[in-house]
Amino acid sequence: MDYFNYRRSELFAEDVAVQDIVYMHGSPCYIYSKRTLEKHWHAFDDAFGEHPHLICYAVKANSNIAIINVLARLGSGFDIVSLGELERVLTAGADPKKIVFSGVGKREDEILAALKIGIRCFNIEVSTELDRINLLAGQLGVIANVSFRVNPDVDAKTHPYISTGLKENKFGIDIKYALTEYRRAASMAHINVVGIDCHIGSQLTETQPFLDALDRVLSLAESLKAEGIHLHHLDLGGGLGIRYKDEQPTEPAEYIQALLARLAGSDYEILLEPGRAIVGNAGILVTQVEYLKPTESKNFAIVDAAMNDLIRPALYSAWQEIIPVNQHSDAVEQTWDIVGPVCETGDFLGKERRLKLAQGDLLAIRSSGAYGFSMSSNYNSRPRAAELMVDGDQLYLIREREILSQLWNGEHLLP
Ligand SMILES: Cc1ncc(COP(=O)(O)O)c(C=O)c1O
Ligand SMILES: N[C@@H](CCCC[NH3+])C(=O)O
Repeated sequence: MDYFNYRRSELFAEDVAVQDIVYMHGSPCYIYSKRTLEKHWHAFDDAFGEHPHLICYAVKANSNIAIINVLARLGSGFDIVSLGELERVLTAGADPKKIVFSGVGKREDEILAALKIGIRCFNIEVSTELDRINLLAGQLGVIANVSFRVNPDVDAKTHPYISTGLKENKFGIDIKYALTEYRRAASMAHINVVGIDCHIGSQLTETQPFLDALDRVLSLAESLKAEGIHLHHLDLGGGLGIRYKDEQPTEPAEYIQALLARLAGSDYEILLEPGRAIVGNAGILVTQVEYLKPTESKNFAIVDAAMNDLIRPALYSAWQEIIPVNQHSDAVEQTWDIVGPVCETGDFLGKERRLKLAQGDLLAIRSSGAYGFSMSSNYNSRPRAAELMVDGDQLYLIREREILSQLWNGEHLLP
């Protein structure tokens, strides 16, 4: 459920007509609904009731500071994976005590910055990262809170490129060796062991893989307890899927009820790192049809957005719904491939869509709030799109469209 709906035959973002937004700010543009964002965050937070928990929004899904700020005001925590994301969340008003730092390859400067600001916890993914954090914390004279991201070897049953919890994936520490790592950590002078973390993949539509991972994490936590290593939290990562087409993902409330039932009375604080489930359906990408190009084998609608704006279809063959902004077109319904102007055969946003199209029409690509703008690029020297947020009948420009000179900003000619 989101707040992008038709009124008569015109698409609205909350109470603002999408076409009016394009008249003011041009195409292509990303439009987000603040109400949807807040609703999705609350769906996670409210479901925990009195159980101690912290929702740490995964910033990589959409890292615009206005989005982060809306969530920070609700009391959200944040899951970050780089110095850039750390600076973003701090700029947007996040509480350092609610920041967890994941990532397979944290550099020294990144660790130092996070230690200086006093983040809540590092999710360690490599054995030698523990030694690096201990050393750097020692240099600064601070204690680092850590948890290990364990790889529970659970099949998330999702796209192989976004499955992360199998033995052959690069993420986390093999759960077999976790006990040894925890013992090592517990003996270090500048380390405070606070939790366990796992994240098995993205766009999961079933609860069972999460529960399998929880079982393994819980059993590890209990083994640690028996050795006198008491953990404060279990971080179960993100990964809950959304409906793009006909998937029927578990709702956050149902998922969290299942987790709480499995935890049966244990008082570990639960951390979750949802990204897509909070922001995915809170955003659309709007694009204009530049040309219609019927050919002998296919009908192409060439639009002004491309794989550099939204790479998911090209990268994962992801399917995202494409709908007209105005349902007025008198055109005949036909089957179209919606493609961008980039010089790649893989540059498509949707294939074989039944639409009534005319040149100049506006189209909205739904479910674009997550891994849309945050994965965009300047490929083919295309300035990145504007981003806007609607709150009721108010419209805010939250990122200006890039201007051409930004494309070569920082580049230098030879003398
Ligand atoms: C460590 C970690 N946490 C959280 C997320 C967020 O995942 P999702 O957007 O599927 O909720 C990811 C991305 O998959 C991740 O790598
Ligand atoms: N970028 C991916 C998800 C990857 C999640 C990052 N750990 C997507 O668009 O579905």
